[in-house]
Amino acid sequence: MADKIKDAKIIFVVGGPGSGKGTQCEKVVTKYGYTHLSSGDLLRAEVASGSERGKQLQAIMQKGELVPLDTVLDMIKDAMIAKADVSKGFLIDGYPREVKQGEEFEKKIGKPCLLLYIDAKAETMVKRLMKRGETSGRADDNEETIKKRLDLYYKATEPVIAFYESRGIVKKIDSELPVDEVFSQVAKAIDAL
Ligand SMILES: Nc1ccn([C@@H]2O[C@H](COP(=O)(O)OP(=O)(O)OP(=O)(O)O)[C@@H](O)[C@H]2O)c(=O)n1
Ligand SMILES: Nc1nc2c(ncn2[C@@H]2O[C@H](COP(=O)(O)OP(=O)(O)O)[C@@H](O)[C@H]2O)c(=O)[nH]1
Ligand SMILES: [Mg+2]
Repeated sequence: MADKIKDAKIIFVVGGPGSGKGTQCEKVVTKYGYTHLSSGDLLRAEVASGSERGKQLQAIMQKGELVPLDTVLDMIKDAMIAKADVSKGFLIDGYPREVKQGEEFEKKIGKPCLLLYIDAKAETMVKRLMKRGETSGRADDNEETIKKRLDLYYKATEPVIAFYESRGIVKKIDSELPVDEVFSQVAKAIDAL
């Protein structure tokens, strides 16, 4: 099953909540025609469906915790298979959240050729999320949950970056700059593939 996707490029997009992952991914879609899969969006779609599983997910996300690894991985895999015939590359946004997630992804799907590390200061991320919270309607864009998401990011997700650094595929992107300047760094990394 996974061999259908084996020729497409896989890019992990990792960064803290509100760092600008989604914003940059949209721009990559426009310029390069890659398929954007946000693990958070996939989970929110399941919540919106009102299914029993969605209800369980909602409770976890509201607390800013991680949903079980297999749940997210299965969703990503299904979405990748659905696009396999038409996609030349995949942006996996917001995944892996912890080293174990990365290892399982590689076992079940394939290896990433690049990890875009979208880096912004904690203070910047909080500011952006509070602003986004005014209009996003996201249950987790509130002060209390933002704090938990940040803590978990530093504890569980930052080690992911070190893990892939040892493989030499990490490109650190300074996301404190205006969106277009952030994107020129992203484009340079993709052009170099
Ligand atoms: N691989 C993932 C991705 C998401 N989540 C859950 O979904 C929530 C929202 O994920 P996401 O949209 O990726 O959130 P952030 O990166 O925190 O924020 P953003 O959308 O701003 O990227 C997370 O807090 C977490 O509860 C998860 O458990 N595992
Ligand atoms: N100033 C500035 N704001 C940004 C930038 N990237 C994203 N934002 C804003 O920050 C918020 C979070 O961005 P989003 O792409 O949803 O981040 P994600 O949580 O990493 O997916 C949004 O409201 C964006 O408009 C950037 O490079 N510069
Ligand atoms: Mg996002």
